Amino acid sequence: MNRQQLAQEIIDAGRFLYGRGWSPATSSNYSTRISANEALLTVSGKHKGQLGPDDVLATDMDGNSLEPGKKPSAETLLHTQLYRWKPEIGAVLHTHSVNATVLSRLTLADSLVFADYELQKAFSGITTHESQVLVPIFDNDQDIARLASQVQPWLDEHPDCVGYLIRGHGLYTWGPRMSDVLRQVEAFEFLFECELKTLSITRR
Ligand SMILES: CSC[C@@H](O)[C@@H](O)C(=O)COP(=O)(O)O
Ligand SMILES: [Zn+2]
Repeated sequence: MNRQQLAQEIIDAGRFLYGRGWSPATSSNYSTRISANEALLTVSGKHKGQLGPDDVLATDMDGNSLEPGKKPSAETLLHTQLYRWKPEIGAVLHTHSVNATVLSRLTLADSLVFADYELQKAFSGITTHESQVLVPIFDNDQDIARLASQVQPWLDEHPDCVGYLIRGHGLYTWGPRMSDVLRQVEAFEFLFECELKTLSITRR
């Protein structure tokens, strides 16, 4: 895919995710891999439902902007660390839904486990509900390099990880193609809502 097509994937993802209420108020950032050494990311601070072709910029895999004059996403390093981690990752989405925010605040443990949900099969590599999807929750941090340094050991120890939460902040998930990652965001949102509904019933 050329840059224009990759940018269009990001624009379309933003319209969809904003429309579902998962990227409100300029929150979220999205990216696709351009090559082994470059990624295309959303610029910082734009309304994600109204992105245009100029609202993306190329970075190297250390998160350095290759397009002076454009402001890179504040969370660029969280994307590029994923591309460095696994060469098969082709797209990364970060969203800020109400359910991800509330569930990550309610969960005092440092991870969530999804088990026995049929929808777990929406995640890459999972073929049965008889599996466990382990989702770490990292404490939020405005120092993104420091946050990335918390994430990296987890990734190294959990090569099958399909996403993580940042407490009170949002979700990161990734996959080979943008369509895979959009499917995973939807699956996570479904599972977050199921967990919250279950909690609201069982806590009465
Ligand atoms: C609107 S607050 C959200 C931001 O602080 C941040 O978490 C975010 O997701 C978007 O940052 P951005 O720099 O636009 O990529
Ligand atoms: Zn964010």
